[in-house]
Amino acid sequence: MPQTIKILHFSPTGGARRVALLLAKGMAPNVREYDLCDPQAEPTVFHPDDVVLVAGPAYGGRLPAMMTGRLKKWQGNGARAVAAAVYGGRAYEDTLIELSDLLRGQGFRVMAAAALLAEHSIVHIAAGRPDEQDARQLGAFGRQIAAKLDHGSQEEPAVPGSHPYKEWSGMPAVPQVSEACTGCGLCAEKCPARAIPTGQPDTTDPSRCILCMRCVAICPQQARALPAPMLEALRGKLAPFDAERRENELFL
Ligand SMILES: Cc1cc2nc3c(=O)[nH]c(=O)nc-3n(C[C@H](O)[C@H](O)[C@H](O)COP(=O)(O)O)c2cc1C
Repeated sequence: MPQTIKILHFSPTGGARRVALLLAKGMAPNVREYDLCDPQAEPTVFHPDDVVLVAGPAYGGRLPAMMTGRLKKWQGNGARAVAAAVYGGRAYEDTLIELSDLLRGQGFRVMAAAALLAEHSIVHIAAGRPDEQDARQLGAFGRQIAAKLDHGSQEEPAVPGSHPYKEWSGMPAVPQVSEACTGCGLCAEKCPARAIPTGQPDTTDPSRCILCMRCVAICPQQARALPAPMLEALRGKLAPFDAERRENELFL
């Protein structure tokens, strides 16, 4: 194994990044991160000796279209990849197969794949995930992946999912802004979609917003939130998925 795992993530509220770091910890002593949420990130051509962990969230059982679009500018160039789909306790459906297919299309060799849990960034089911139990399990997954790579295996794992992928066209809403907004502009600066105008941070451009929840999560005044009726309806719909603990899965 190399001394460094390269992690390429799209992680608006940090869940996918957290689980990727836990997985990488079992694989190598050092990590180097590349941030697909940053619209300015310079796409890289990886080296055939690189091991790249690519992590992104499930949005409606698919990879976020913004992540797909950005990832298509990066080149695997024969590097070995680990695909990680991170989901909030409902289901990951076609997220992992879509990510694996995409990575192959970009010239990576997908040597391992994982479907991993993180707190749901909208309704907060799977609350507190990844927790200590996840941390131990992800460390063990990382060591299993490293052992496979050390053995020089070229076998690529089969991953769950279907072709054609399920349809998902997003949710028809944007966060609302309350009077608590001080206009500090942090949300505008950090929005991965550039959907919040710098001069008018109390607004959101619905044609750009992907409802990634970053602005809601980072607002120092908690001034941003989804419309209450939508949130209530989603909470009701997703509550049954919180009834039992879902487990992380590794495909080697
Ligand atoms: C727009 C949107 C759609 C989502 N769809 C799903 C889903 O289909 N299944 C699921 O289990 N979690 C879903 N989630 C939860 C995220 O996959 C989960 O919280 C993930 O950890 C978010 O990644 P991040 O914290 O790196 O932003 C969704 C979250 C958002 C914002």
